[in-house]
Amino acid sequence: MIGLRAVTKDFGDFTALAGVDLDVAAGEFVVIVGPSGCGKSTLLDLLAGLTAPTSGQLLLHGKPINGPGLDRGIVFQQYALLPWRTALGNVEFGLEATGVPRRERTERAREFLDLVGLTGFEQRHPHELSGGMRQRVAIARSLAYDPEVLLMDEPFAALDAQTRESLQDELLRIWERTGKTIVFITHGIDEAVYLGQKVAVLTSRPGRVKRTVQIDLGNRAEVRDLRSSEKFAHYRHEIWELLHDEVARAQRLEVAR
Ligand SMILES: Nc1ncnc2c1ncn2[C@@H]1O[C@H](COP(=O)(O)OP(=O)(O)OP(=O)(O)O)[C@@H](O)[C@H]1O
Repeated sequence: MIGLRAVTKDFGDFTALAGVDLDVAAGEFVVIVGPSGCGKSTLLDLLAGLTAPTSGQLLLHGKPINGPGLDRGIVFQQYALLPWRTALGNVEFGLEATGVPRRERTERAREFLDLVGLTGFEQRHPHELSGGMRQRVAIARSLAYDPEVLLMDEPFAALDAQTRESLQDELLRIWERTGKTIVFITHGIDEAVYLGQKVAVLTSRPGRVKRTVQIDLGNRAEVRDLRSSEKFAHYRHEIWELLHDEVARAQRLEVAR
């Protein structure tokens, strides 16, 4: 469904990404993990069509991505909510953009808020909601556009650990229910292993895919504390090893810069 072919992105004489290759299948949950500054956000901006690659190709259903589109919804780290609108109003905003008739909007928006567990909070404004709730609204609004792909740029990074874990579970549930394709960016190894069917580990300076790791944690419903399982520890270690040298290298380069 999505194909990145030798994608390179320069900013002046600085090469942020150099020859990134990645495939994402329809309905797949792919996590991109990498050290700080390796080009994760740059990659997401390219997928969103907010910027163009210097060379290489980004394909969606075999056609080049050449601008933003409603087929790709984005959820950023900072909740890009409209502060003057209620939770319901923010989700309705997404429905307005796709031309859902006014009569249907409220009911549909309620359904999306229900999907992210926010029934009862429809009339609250963003400042009356916790960080986790705001991010739930942001997810509901992205889903309201009915995108094929959800692009998520460290959406849970600003949340406390417990809220983050419960939102990770919510997201997996939403993914299972909606069948969306998800490209999720994080610098957290645990988050990558917990969420991803496939984890792409990026190198730093320039960013490229060092390895993709297929994750199979078995049947989630059967394991009570998945993060403590042997399989989880195995994948965690594998990705830690891949990242470890990269983080050290990135820090050396940071100092030298
Ligand atoms: N518009 C720009 N102009 C110049 N350099 C840029 C620009 N955008 C990003 N960069 C540089 O490209 C590199 C990759 O940045 P990017 O934000 O994609 O990294 P990241 O992996 O998302 O980092 P973090 O995890 O810290 O958010 C960085 O070194 C950054 O300084």
